[in-house]
Amino acid sequence: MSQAPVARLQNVTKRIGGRTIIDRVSLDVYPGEVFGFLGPNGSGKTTTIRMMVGLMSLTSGDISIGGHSVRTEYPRAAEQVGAIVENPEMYKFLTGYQNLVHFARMNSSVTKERIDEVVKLVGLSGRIHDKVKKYSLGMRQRLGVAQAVMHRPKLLILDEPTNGLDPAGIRELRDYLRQLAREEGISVFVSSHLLSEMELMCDRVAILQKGQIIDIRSIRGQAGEAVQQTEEALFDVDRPEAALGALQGEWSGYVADGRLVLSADRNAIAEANRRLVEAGIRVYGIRAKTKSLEDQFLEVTGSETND
Ligand SMILES: Nc1ncnc2c1ncn2[C@@H]1O[C@H](COP(=O)(O)OP(=O)(O)OP(=O)(O)O)[C@@H](O)[C@H]1O
Repeated sequence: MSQAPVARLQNVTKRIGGRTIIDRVSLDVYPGEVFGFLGPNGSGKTTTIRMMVGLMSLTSGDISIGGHSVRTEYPRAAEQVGAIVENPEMYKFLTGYQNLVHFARMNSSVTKERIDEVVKLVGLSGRIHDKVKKYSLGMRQRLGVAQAVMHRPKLLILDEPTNGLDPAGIRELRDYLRQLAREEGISVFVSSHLLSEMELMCDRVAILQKGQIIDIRSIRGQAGEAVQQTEEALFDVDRPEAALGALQGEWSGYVADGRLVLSADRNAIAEANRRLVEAGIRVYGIRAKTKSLEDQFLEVTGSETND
């Protein structure tokens, strides 16, 4: 991506009591993307987020937000961030709206019009005058996000926002985060230990294990479509052995249960199909077996947690 990153972590390291909790973590978050920070319990997600929002100092390395270092220009970096770390503090006996007005008093740039705008952005217009104690978890979450983006930050940081939400709630969260990205140009940095949730929400995901980034990958392409990570393709053909022979040398494959099995991504499947047809093989069907992010995650991390 050619745009300047909204957040840049460079060799971020945190040592506590002689133990390295975060070890040279580097990543960039770009404008408008939903970036997932995925790792098992105890891998260091919350510690990293605390450093990003200035709740904890760095041992070495640097974090810049909107081009400002949290080490040397903290107030300017902090202006660019909205965050929900731990549970959002809301007054349950007040309405959602009264809560927002209360928090807006702490920031002179937030007008009444802006409050109305953020309420609409998170889809709370119909219920904003209800007391918070009547809100579902998902609605409290929305109110927390509304509060966090009132001052128009460039980056919204959410620590485990999907905790307790059902799959429909997670999709809704994704939808309004996307809306925020589109309408306000906000980038979102979101942590989770659950892959299935990250797959629903994020454009890219960094995988953290024992304080180190072990992988960063795209889940969605630029147009928002899911990136296909095909592992294998099964070709139903009239002469599987001949088909394998026709592709020999360029694809790795084998014949099983009368079918030709190839290791291939989407483009390679299309190309292999063309070759087979050219070689006079009849292709009755092709089935692509995609590897889920979960399979990939377990491959790189194993299934154990870090604690
Ligand atoms: N202040 C501290 N002093 C000592 N160790 C700490 C401190 N804060 C965190 N740790 C340790 O650092 C590691 C990472 O903790 P952290 O809370 O960042 O992980 P996490 O990925 O957010 O996990 P979880 O999802 O369980 O919160 C853990 O082993 C934790 O025990």
